[in-house]
Amino acid sequence: MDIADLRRQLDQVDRDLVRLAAERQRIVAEIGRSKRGTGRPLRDFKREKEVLDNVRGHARDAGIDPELAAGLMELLIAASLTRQEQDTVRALSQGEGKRALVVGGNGRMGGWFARFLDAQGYAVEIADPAGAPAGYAHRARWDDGALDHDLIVVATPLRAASRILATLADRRPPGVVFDLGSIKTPLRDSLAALNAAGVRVASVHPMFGPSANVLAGRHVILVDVGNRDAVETARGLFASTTATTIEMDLDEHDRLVASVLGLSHALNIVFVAALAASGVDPERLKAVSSTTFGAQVAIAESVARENPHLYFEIQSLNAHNGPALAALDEAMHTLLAAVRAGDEAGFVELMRRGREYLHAPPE
Ligand SMILES: O=C(O)C(=O)C[C@]1(C(=O)O)C=C[C@@H](O)C=C1
Repeated sequence: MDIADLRRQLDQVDRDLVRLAAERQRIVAEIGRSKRGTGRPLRDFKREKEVLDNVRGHARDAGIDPELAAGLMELLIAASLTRQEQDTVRALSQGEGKRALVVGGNGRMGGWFARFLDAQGYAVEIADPAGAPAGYAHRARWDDGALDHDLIVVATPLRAASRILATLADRRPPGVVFDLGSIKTPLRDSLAALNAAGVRVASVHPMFGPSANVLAGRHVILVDVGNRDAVETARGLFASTTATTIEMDLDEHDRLVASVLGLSHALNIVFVAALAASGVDPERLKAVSSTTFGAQVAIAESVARENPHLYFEIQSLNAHNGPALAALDEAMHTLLAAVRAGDEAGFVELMRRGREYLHAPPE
């Protein structure tokens, strides 16, 4: 058989694989419907493990790498969760008959939230001087018109959010108000003013970017600023998804975010800056990429593509970020000093402390 025949055979196998994936998705959608009917949670970790163990076994029987089969299956399970979650958000129609205003809804995260609310049945209006995607009601100025929506989401950069929340405290809208800020301390006074004015206000931080289409494994932080009803309304928006909501106070939010966002962004920004300073052609580096380098560059690339103004806010407006960056600087100095002095014991100690902190057993 020549290569053209073999490729034809392969094309047929690929068609079959896609047909089977579609068949799997159809069944998964049925399972999602059944879970909605009985109120069972969509995600079932025990079942996922069983599915992965099963296919590893089938792969061994068939003489192929069990991890190839498990990897394929992980992709298919992620697709199942996306399908079931999107169907459930639509089917529950929690926003049916309700109206939402998304201030900054033409931005990336504002746009994500507008689509998310739209999928729940909310009639979404976008307030954004830069316009709005087709299909949404739109106003250029957020305060130009009535503010009688059931929900007002403020999804603008932090300085603007602080001003808007403060002005909303004067306007006293009847609906629930929350921001989506990555840092909360700069919003503290405006949020307190809203609460004092009797507005149902909370603060929300989705710990994912606008490209997220499935919320499995993702976290949403809820901050109570004095109004339980608003916190529960915000939590309810995610009830039909597989996201996990976590509640904390405003200070703990910013303290944790200094590590989760501040430190990890800083490290990646510094990593690519050091690579750029080396002058070595990045394609040349990728050609000899190791496992660690490949994974690190993939993360650094996604950080490098982000909005630098938002990332500056995350670094500069969080009071807890200074100590986090100082600790990074100190760790870098310890490493540099150990390497320069040929101090193997100091270097080993630095790594040992890290391993202990992460509870990671040695290789
Ligand atoms: O078996 C289920 O409960 C499913 O929803 C299907 C499935 C899968 O794709 O295999 C998807 C999500 C669950 O977390 C577990 C398994």
